[in-house]
Amino acid sequence: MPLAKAQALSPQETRKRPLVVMQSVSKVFSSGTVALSDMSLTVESGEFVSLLGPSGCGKSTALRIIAGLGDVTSGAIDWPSSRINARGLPEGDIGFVFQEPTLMPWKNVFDNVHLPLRLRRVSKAAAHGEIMQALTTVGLQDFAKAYPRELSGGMKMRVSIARALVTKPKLLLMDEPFAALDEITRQRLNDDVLRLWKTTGITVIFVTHSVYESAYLSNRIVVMKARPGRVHADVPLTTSLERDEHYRTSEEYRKACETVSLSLIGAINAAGEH
Ligand SMILES: Nc1ncnc2c1ncn2[C@@H]1O[C@H](COP(=O)(O)OP(=O)(O)OP(=O)(O)O)[C@@H](O)[C@H]1O
Repeated sequence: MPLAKAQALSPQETRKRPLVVMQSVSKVFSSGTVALSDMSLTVESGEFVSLLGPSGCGKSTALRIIAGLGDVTSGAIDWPSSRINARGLPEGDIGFVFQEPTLMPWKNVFDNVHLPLRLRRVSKAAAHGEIMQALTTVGLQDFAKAYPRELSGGMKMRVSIARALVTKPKLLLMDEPFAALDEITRQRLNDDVLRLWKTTGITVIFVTHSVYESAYLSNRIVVMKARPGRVHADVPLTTSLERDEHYRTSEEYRKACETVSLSLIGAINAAGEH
């Protein structure tokens, strides 16, 4: 399958360039809830970063702010290596996958994936190649004409991922995308996302509650603590092993899970401390 130009660099080639920088970001909602306090985070091109933390620690808020779906109360988001559009966002550079697939039930798979391009006034005919490429990436090239009601939960989530990829973003933001799926489907989709990351060089920021999922997927885990939300620990996870079913049962993975688990316990115990 030919790779899109924006996605053609390998993770090694694209690493070590800051893609997005959160500078001392705080977010206070109108209710008075301090969702984030002084959160700083630099994500480099080609990284797979998980945001892990207890419920309410501000993971989704951080992700939405990076996506431009919410503003900051103080601090800033910088995109050092991207051209910025009038909305302060990198031009065409962000794909977002929500916890729910959020597909339009009255549209088939092809039309659902077309949506982001339709919003940019690209016709179906002109978008055909990109749409089929995105569907091929998630293994759904034979389901273009199917309707959401005909798909399993895992397939619907794949459509949602294809829709996020169709604009060929450099950055993929995923907000607990597999939390509602059964364990086997979740593991398969974890492997799909890893393959996508390895073959395209895309940068991924992945929100999860799961120690096991974050330790399997990420090359770096940012553990957050709550009340107010901020970074508790930044845990690099390097391994020479291929992340596959053998890795899941390896001593190295067990140790990674232990390290991350201990950090998460530390974050939970430290909630409320400044
Ligand atoms: N739109 C909103 N208005 C007011 N408060 C909000 C809003 N969105 C989130 N919050 C609050 O901000 C805090 C952080 O919420 P957020 O959803 O970012 O946390 P989270 O770590 O993603 O939680 P979870 O893991 O449960 O999804 C919580 O206290 C939440 O109640």
